[in-house]
Amino acid sequence: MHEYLDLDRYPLDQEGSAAWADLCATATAALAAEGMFDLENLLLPGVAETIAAEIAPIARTQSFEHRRRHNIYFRPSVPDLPPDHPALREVETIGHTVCADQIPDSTIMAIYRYPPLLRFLAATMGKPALHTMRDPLAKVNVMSYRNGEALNWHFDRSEFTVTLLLQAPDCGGDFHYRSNLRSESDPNYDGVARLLAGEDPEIRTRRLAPGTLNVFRGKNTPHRVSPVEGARDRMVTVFSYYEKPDVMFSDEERIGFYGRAT
Ligand SMILES: O=C(O)CCC(=O)C(=O)O
Ligand SMILES: [Fe+2]
Repeated sequence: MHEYLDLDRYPLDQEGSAAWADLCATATAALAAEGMFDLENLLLPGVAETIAAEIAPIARTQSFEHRRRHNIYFRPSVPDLPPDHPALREVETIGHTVCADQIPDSTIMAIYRYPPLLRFLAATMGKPALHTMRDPLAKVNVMSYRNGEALNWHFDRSEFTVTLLLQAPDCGGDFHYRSNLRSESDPNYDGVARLLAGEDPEIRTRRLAPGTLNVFRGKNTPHRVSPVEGARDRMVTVFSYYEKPDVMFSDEERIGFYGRAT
């Protein structure tokens, strides 16, 4: 992995060393304080560009165009809410997905499986271990957002999302999030409605550099990627890890996300 990852700056392969423990402690502290951490420029110079160039032809010609209207909860209804409640306002998401089975021998798949990365991520999340998925489509997705496309407001269904940005667009495609909007005990539907109406002044923006790994705790922190503007697509890899080994999606889930079961 030395040819792809900056293991001098991020000694993922030195588990047990003081440098590894420091890195882990810094990440854990950022997760607790901010709900996220970055490994900025984890990819060595030029590697994000090489991986993006490897995947771009597949993204251009064989990706699944995922276009859908959804609410922030990704659920058809919420038991506490009448269907016309403004917290259920629908938004539109459009993106293009390349699945793991379309890039089986790629560099990005090798990074996804790199055992020291899994052990490091598990440690930062306070979990005994993390496992790659068995699902041949879902384990790694490379999402491209073209001019005008966006990932709209949502709460994640998983506790953490792990992304690796491959290519930033010329304009737009920013990561917006709103901390402390809801908690396990307070769904704050009125606050959600204000956010969706564009009336929340506490939305924050992150602009990541390509080659940066980001771990985000998005279950209670609504977030979106704003519409991309210009000819350069935003390309981001989403790595799916689970505490249990061999997790698979159902056929229905695969059809819903990717338009195909196999
Ligand atoms: O594209 C990103 O930066 C965020 C991805 C995300 O929010 C998700 O996959 O749930
Ligand atoms: Fe998300």
